[in-house]
Amino acid sequence: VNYDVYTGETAPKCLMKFYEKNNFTDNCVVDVKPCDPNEWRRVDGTCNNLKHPASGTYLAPLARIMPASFDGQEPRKALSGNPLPPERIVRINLLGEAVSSHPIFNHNVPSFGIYKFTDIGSVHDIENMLLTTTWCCEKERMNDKACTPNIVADDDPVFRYSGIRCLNSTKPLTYQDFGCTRDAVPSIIKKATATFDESQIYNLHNKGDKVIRTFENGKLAVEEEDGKWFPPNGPTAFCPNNQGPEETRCFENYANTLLPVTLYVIWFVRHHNYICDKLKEVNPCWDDDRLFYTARDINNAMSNQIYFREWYETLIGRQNLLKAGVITKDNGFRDLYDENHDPEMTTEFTHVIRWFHLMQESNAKMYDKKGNYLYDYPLLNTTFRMGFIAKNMESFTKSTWSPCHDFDNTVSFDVANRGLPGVQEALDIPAGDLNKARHFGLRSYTDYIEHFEGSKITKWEELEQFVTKANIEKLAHIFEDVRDVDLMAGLWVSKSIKGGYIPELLADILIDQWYRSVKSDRHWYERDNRPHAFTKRQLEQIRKVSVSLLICTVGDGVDEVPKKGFLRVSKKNPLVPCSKIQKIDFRAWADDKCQAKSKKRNGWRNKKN
Ligand code: HEM
Repeated sequence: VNYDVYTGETAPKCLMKFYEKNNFTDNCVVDVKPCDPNEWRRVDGTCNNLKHPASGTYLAPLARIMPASFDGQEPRKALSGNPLPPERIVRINLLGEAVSSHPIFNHNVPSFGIYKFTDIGSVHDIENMLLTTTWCCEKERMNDKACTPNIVADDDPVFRYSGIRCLNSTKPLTYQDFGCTRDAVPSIIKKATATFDESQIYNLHNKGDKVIRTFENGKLAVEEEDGKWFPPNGPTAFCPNNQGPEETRCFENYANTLLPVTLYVIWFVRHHNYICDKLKEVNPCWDDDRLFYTARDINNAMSNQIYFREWYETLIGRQNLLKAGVITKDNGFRDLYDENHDPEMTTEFTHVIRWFHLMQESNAKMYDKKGNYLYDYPLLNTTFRMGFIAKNMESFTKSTWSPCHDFDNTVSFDVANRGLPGVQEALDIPAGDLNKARHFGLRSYTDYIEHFEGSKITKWEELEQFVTKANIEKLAHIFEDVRDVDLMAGLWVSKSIKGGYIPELLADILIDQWYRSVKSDRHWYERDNRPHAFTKRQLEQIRKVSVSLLICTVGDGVDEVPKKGFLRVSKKNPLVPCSKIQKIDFRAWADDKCQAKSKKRNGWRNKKN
């Protein structure tokens, strides 16, 4: 049945004719094969909700926590009707540029954050800027309606000595641009499903899982290079920063973008195959399909367990999560599923993940195979350069244990000035974040404070509960009115939540998404009555999982890891041998029928002998 992706409703014949005539079908229509309530999760997200089989599918639109701040194609304006202050000026005034070391967290904190984003979001706007709409800093075309360049002032502290007066940026692509709706409120594109289903491993470009499977023993296709396993190369993969004849690695069906995403993609692909081996050991009679789907389910559950239990807890604090109901002390099944709640991801959640640009340090600390420190490598130079990453897996793996950037009113120099080296001369990533939000129609910081915290703020001094006096002064220096402050600008200068390490409002938005996901995903891994649900014993194994376990299992040259994998190495958090890290006992997946079969087979063999 053909469904309209934008509305989630069946597409009537006249609409199909319109889409076909205008060549909009690929983006605006999904053909849903009949749903079977007992089937495994589908990679394209269809049939998750049985009442609305197309809701939450690949390319289904994002939800909003709060209605958009405008109803036209314009960026948000100040209350006075004036344009808001230029994005780079806001960034420069609020965030200094510095090297800084987080006192507790290591690189895996921002890295795992962006890895999880690639499951539920997409980087089509960056692709658009680099490959299609490439002219936004050309003088004659800056005002083109597809462009929103970030203007650099003549007295810019960094670029004043250069000819750079413009940083590239394109207007976010919308469903209106794709022809899927005529709604007045621009709705931004999302090329992913609306659930945490590990799309970045199993269905990145919505080509289906056939292109990544070997159809043998449940495994994903991999290739060997220098004794290490990687996702396969392919003719359409794009790695413009690979250099020389040696750097050849570039993945056909996976993201070729940032170092942190690449590391986790390689690890989770390898981990899928590791799970297949373990399952095959306990269940020799399982066929390829059974192994594939079970391994995918475990890999996905493991990733969500690390995200919502370990990562959320590291950032937000255990007590806060217990209070919010995200975790419970008993660690058992959770079933908040509501079939009336369609799968949804919010615009706000996908946006505030960008806050972690603040924690992205510009250098990777490189180590030799024995763990001796060698030198600092400019981390952003690895972007779109999978060949170089593949050649240095041991070093980059260990580099994740060094401190990430602190949340301290600064941002690392490269993130602020050369965000995409090799493909853009200059780029201020956090300024770009503000720019995009104004075009997404996200409301102001104070609107979200009122929504989540119940405090109506109309005067600067009323912000003191959330922002220090010194930072309020900085905001008041740039914005006309406290109600004009961008959501992200407010988050940059907010105080941290008591008992945690990120702003309370950021925690609110992360927790809000957790609730929406758990309520709306029929295949949520903690449910005991989803199709192919884990048994109690199996869920107990998933609960043992940690980021350190993942790296021990599939990391290159790793025989010890930080005890807590998101924290920097310290006396309290020493490196420990992998043998000390809790492991999954795959015997929990032993299938009685299979055991009986193999016993029978062995018995038969014994008799014959
Ligand atoms: C290796 C370091 C990184 C680089 C070079 C990088 C670069 C970029 C760039 C250039 C953009 C587009 C900015 C714009 O809209 O103008 C972007 C967007 C984004 N980044 Fe990063 N980033 C990095 C790390 C991270 C981290 C650690 C996170 C989160 C944990 C993150 C989350 C995001 C998100 C959610 C977007 C929005 C994507 C979209 O909707 O188009 N990034 N990043």
